[in-house]
Amino acid sequence: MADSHCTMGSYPQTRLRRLRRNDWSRRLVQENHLSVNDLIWPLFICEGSSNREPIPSMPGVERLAISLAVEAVGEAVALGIPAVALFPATPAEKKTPECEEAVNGENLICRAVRAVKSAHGDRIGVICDVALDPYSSHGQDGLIRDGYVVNDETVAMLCRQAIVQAEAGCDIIAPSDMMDGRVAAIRGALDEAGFLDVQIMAYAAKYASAFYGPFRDAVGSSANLGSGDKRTYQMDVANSDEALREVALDIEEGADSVMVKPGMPYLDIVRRVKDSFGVPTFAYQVSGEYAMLSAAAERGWLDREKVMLESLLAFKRAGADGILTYFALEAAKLLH
Ligand SMILES: NCC(=O)CCC(=O)O
Ligand SMILES: [Mg+2]
Repeated sequence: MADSHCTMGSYPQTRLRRLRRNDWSRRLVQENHLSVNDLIWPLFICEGSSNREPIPSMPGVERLAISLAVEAVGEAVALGIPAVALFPATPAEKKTPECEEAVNGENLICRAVRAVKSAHGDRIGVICDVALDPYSSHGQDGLIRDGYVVNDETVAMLCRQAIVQAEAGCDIIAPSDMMDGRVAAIRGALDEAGFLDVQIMAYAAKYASAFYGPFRDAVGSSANLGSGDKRTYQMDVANSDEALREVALDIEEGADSVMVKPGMPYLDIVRRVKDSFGVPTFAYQVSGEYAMLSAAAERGWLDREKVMLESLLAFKRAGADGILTYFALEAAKLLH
């Protein structure tokens, strides 16, 4: 134990419960704080003029038609949430092996970004994923050649995808594909197209996790992926040093901020990343984490509000600067 801890003294002179006795004192010595400024709200977008589709594996979360998403983002603006992340549920007939829809400037996500930015302007930041899984008939994040998700050809496509999203008004491009070298390539493409101020938030340490299941239901990619997995590009859940190498490369390639994903089971990684690099570090409390807390709360086994706020504060304690969470709107209301 560090010397500074030893000089604290010992019982009976030292009684740590003294500081915990009253609410005012507990508040005074609280080391970490959760605020609305820490929250990023992921939203699912669907086609249609006024559709609102519940997602059974994510109770309380819905896919929203663009017009309703614009209204929902308005609620986030009013609560002071700094950013939203928009995810498209691409209609099945637009998914193809070569993912052409990803680079269509009139696709669902680009139309959604235009509508949200035109309604809310710079009062809120808009984040878009860059990866091909919402558009692929095989459910993989990249292009497949001879049964393998190829890197460099995929990266070229991701650059085009980033450009159409930036043209639509996206503020932060978030590559979630885990191809090697994509951050540098996308930064180069954005700069060349004049998008010098569009940020890159790299899904730097993204694990091949089983906690993404409900998200794949939400964007309709579970059926496409079938029994496939993403272990040739997403990280092995057993690894921790490798996460630091991934983050180091993404920072070197020009990422403005980095992300660890999933969240709660990976707080050790968040801590290591923050301590090692000191860059803006985000964590994604993913769909499976939302689902498990929500399901237990629905059964009355957990107190929804309490576990929500506790889990979010735990991200702050681990060193995260912010959290992508499906609880964002609810948590923001509680924090006000
Ligand atoms: N690229 C975004 C995701 O894959 C989200 C995963 C989840 O919420 O489970
Ligand atoms: Mg990488």
